[in-house]
Amino acid sequence: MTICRQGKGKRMISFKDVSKHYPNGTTAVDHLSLELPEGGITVLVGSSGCGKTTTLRMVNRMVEPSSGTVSVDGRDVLEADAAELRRGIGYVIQQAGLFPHRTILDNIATVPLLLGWGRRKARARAAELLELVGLPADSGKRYPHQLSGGQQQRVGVARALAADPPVLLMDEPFGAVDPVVRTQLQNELLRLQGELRKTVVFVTHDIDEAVRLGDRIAVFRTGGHLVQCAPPPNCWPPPPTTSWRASWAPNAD
Ligand SMILES: Nc1ncnc2c1ncn2[C@@H]1O[C@H](COP(=O)(O)OP(=O)(O)OP(=O)(O)O)[C@@H](O)[C@H]1O
Repeated sequence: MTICRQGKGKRMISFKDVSKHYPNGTTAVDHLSLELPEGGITVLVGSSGCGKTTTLRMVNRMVEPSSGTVSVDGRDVLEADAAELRRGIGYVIQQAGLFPHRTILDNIATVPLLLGWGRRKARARAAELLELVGLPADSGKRYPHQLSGGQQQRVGVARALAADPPVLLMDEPFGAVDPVVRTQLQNELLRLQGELRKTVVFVTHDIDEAVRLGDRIAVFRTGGHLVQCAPPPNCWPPPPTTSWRASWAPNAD
């Protein structure tokens, strides 16, 4: 079992000997112990089906562990009220997952409205977020289909940040856009993170994206095994022979 403790800060998210077995017999995550400090970007990387999404979703209890303990800010997620837990956790997915019949401003305001902020305050916050993620103010009146894929992803990030959650979960958020837009979105995320210092867990298949964004990189392999968790190498892009790049390779299983 690989145990990972990185960084000196407070442990915002902790996995203690966590396994997830699905009813069909699949072991998606196997005895995972991983501690993620506050205010950093941890990237979960690995080939398809190695348990990254399952790991991510155990943080906000969209998936419950079969054994072991997942804690956020020192509290076992299974003991928390699920709705309350999720209020403190932003969630961004591939293709943004925006509500098609709501304007961009209303999409971003979703969580503040659920929290009972009132329409005026929620919309003011949404307008602020629109600017923060680099979208023009007039895009707030449009509908998702009237924006490009990259713009929709920015809206997805803005929506996840709207209630100022300390934790942000990002599941392949830039996987569906072209490489140029992807680079722009990565830059935006790094800029935002410089300002906001959220605790970010970011899932990707793309090792170069992991190196670019991660303060630490957790490499998984099939069967939900954590192979390694470490800061990225100083050089970027890394030479193809670096050990963790080799351990990510699908044929390393
Ligand atoms: N609800 C489910 N029921 C049964 N098996 C599941 C379920 N969800 C995921 N799995 C299986 O668990 C394993 C891990 O899946 P998971 O989605 O966590 O992997 P992943 O690394 O995020 O994959 P990808 O990169 O392709 O999204 C896979 O074998 C998958 O088929």
